[in-house]
Amino acid sequence: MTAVVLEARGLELSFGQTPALRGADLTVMTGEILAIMGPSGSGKSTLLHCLAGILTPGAGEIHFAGRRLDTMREAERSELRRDRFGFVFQFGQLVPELTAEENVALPLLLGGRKRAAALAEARSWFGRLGLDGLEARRSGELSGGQAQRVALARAMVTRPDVIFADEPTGALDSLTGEQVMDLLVTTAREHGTTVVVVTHEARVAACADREVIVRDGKVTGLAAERMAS
Ligand SMILES: Nc1ncnc2c1ncn2[C@@H]1O[C@H](COP(=O)(O)OP(=O)(O)OP(=O)(O)O)[C@@H](O)[C@H]1O
Repeated sequence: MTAVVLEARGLELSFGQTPALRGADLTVMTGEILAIMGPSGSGKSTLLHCLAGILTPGAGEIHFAGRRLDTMREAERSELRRDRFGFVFQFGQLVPELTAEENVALPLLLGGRKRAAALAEARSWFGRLGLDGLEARRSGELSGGQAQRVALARAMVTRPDVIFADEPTGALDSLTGEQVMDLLVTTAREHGTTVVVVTHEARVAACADREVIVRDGKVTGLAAERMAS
């Protein structure tokens, strides 16, 4: 039987007068690759940030691996984000002053790993992700696709339970985007990592095991969505 890894119930969150989530419910199973789609401004990123413990909802509950995430102390939540979650965003996520391998090693260094061991572990991801030879480059010297693969290596290096990806292919041309998404899916499946990916691209969502739609701050399944239209 597959276990639930993340569960959100009745999430509500407003930015000032703007409601972003209005009673969002979502259950994510361990090892599942879940795509979150929906119109612009519907609340997808806000939902992802709540699930990842970056934003705290105004109402509702979030459970991760049986623990209540939304009421956790910030220090504990940030530890959880560092050790159990990985993140891939659309842009600007690599630290420009660091080399590619230092960027990948960063979560390990922040977790207290010794520099030599962290760098060795970081380097071991380069071959797997088609990045051989790029270890010493800085982000300004990488193509968009290479930078996203480095970001993927950085997200995977701690062997997280869940990877949260927000439009990971949004800044890439379609072929490069497809390659990055393929790598994300293959690597996640190999390691049993759960992936929650926000995307507006049907091609990206097609790589997922399941797709949900966020509309007006609520989550609907694809089947319900089709019946309503
Ligand atoms: N930091 C913020 N401050 C104020 N309003 C915000 C903030 N973040 C999001 N919002 C608002 O909350 C609503 C949901 O935004 P969110 O970014 O979650 O939508 P989205 O579905 O991810 O959109 P997109 O596909 O365009 O990225 C929108 O009305 C947005 O303008």
